[in-house]
Amino acid sequence: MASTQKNLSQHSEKNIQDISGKKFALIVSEWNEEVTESLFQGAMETLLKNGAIKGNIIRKNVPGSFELTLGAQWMAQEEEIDAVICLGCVIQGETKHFDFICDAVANGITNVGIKYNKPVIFGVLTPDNQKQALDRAGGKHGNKGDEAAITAVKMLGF
Ligand SMILES: Nc1c(NC[C@H](O)[C@H](O)[C@H](O)CO)[nH]c(=O)[nH]c1=O
Ligand SMILES: CC(=O)[C@@H](O)COP(=O)(O)O
Repeated sequence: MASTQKNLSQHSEKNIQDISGKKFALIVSEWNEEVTESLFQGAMETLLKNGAIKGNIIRKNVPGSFELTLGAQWMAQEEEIDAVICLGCVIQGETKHFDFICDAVANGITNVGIKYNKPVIFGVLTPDNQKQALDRAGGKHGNKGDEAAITAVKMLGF
């Protein structure tokens, strides 16, 4: 197993600052909606638990994870947005399509963060199957939406 760590549920409280004035954009892929809605709920709960104001959290949907990059860019370019959290789930199929999407969205999201010099968080599951996805969207391995949200909070405390 590449890593025994499966989630950030035991994350340290370091770099957690007052985020009541911070504005977040949550970009949510509609593919595998059962999974991405759980990721969204996890991210929202974690942001609110750490002091974010509900009115400062904007949600935008995109058709699939491949579109997360452009959705992230459209929000990151807005000066008022302090951090962008991208949530998606790409499940391996029979072909290499999975690889192309995963590579594109990982690289794309990275580049948006660098271009606009603000946290743009990769909250995209890339499982082999639905079970692995559900295990990481509120199941036995935690919720990657939680992790993506706490990552954004910690980066704002950099
Ligand atoms: N198979 C999955 C997709 N496929 C759709 C792509 O993300 C994209 O919308 C399409 O190629 C058009 O550009 N998307 C996911 O998020 N998850 C999948 O499992
Ligand atoms: C990751 C995907 O786009 C997936 O739905 C494609 O499945 P397949 O590789 O079997 O066409």
